[in-house]
Amino acid sequence: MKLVGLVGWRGMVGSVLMQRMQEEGDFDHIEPVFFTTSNPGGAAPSMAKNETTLKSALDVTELSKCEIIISCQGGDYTSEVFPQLRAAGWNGYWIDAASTLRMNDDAVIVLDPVNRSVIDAALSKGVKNYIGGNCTVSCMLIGLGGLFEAGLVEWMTSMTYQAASGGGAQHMRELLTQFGTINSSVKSLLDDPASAILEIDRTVLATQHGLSADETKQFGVPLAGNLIPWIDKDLGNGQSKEEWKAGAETNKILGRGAGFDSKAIPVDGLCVRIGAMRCHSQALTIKLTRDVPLDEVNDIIAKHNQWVKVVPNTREASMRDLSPAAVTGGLGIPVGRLRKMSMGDDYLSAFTVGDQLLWGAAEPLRRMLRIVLER
Ligand SMILES: NC(=O)C1=CN([C@@H]2O[C@H](COP(=O)(O)OP(=O)(O)OC[C@H]3O[C@@H](n4cnc5c(N)ncnc54)[C@H](OP(=O)(O)O)[C@@H]3O)[C@@H](O)[C@H]2O)C=CC1
Ligand SMILES: N[C@@H](CC(=O)OP(=O)(O)O)C(=O)O
Repeated sequence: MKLVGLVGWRGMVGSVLMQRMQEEGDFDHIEPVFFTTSNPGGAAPSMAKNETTLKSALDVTELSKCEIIISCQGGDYTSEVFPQLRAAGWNGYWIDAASTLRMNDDAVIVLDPVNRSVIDAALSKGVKNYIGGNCTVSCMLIGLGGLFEAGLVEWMTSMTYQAASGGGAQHMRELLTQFGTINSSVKSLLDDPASAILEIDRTVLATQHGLSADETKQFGVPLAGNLIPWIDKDLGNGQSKEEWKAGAETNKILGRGAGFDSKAIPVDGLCVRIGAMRCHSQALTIKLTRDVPLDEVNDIIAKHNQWVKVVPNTREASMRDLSPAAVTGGLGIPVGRLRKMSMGDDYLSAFTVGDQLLWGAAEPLRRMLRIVLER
């Protein structure tokens, strides 16, 4: 059995990955070695087999013994350790959740239900670096892969509603703390059916403005009862890095180069953080390459893979099936609100939701592991 190093297994993405690997029996096919940056020598988790103590994730010699390494440890870790490993001559497979290596020429962004042919071609050429895509991009492509595959997307805008989990576990905790503080500030008013709504509203606003530095440490501003229309770095051209990833990563995943050549499909939009826990949603406007009847569009989307589910464009179905609360914890990617827009019959609207810790982070990694193991 192949020795597989697991780094970052106890973090948020790593924990979801471990859970999925257990559910799918992945540990039956590997000899796992668990690494840590904080607790070398400590006890490995229950999935360990022969190696039951944690190895140092900074120990290049120990890491080099693994034929495959999966890292969910973060971009700083990748930047520090990956070059050392390669410089030491390690030639194993590196599978990573962090964005650091995504756009490198010698790396493939993995999302096999969408780009298995790109992955297979890279494996045949000896490429050894396989990186999970941005969560919003991966969830969107599982949902709309059919339209891209059919060559129906001339361009697309993506307006996102991204959950707190995209920032990490501390961000999720902070969101709930903020909700709690706000609720406490109006509890007595809420308990009194005769209280004035405008007083409640004023108190909520004052509480949001008065949140302590501790309560806004992660987001910098209130997120509870609010939104933040900027995610990731400022690229200095009016675009956030998260928005740039939509075009760059979508095209790279589809094997259309880095997203800037003549084959690239323009994908752009605005990325917004909202107070959801772990599902990213997005409203899409798709300029079709030709006018395709809506029932055909529905069919093309639905048949692309086993996880996408077309939600009928009705009020009831949209409210029931097309929300973070409906989708969290599952691999299903619903796509709904499908209709031709008033701009013309070749303009399609869509809304999709995905668990950003599953298809957005952990799932493509464990599937890539299985692809490597099956070779
Ligand atoms: N958050 C997201 O939505 C997504 C994240 N990613 C990428 O995945 C990487 C990891 O993200 P994420 O999982 O959110 O990071 P976390 O902060 O949850 O975990 C990263 C590491 O922090 C250490 N750690 C310190 N304290 C704790 C604690 N109390 N509980 C658990 N771990 C702790 C662990 O390392 P150790 O065991 O060595 O101490 C852990 O592996 C990042 O590169 C990110 O870019 C990718 C897609 C989505
Ligand atoms: N940036 C995403 C989460 C993430 O980790 O993205 P990436 O893997 O592209 O760095 C968000 O905040 O919702």
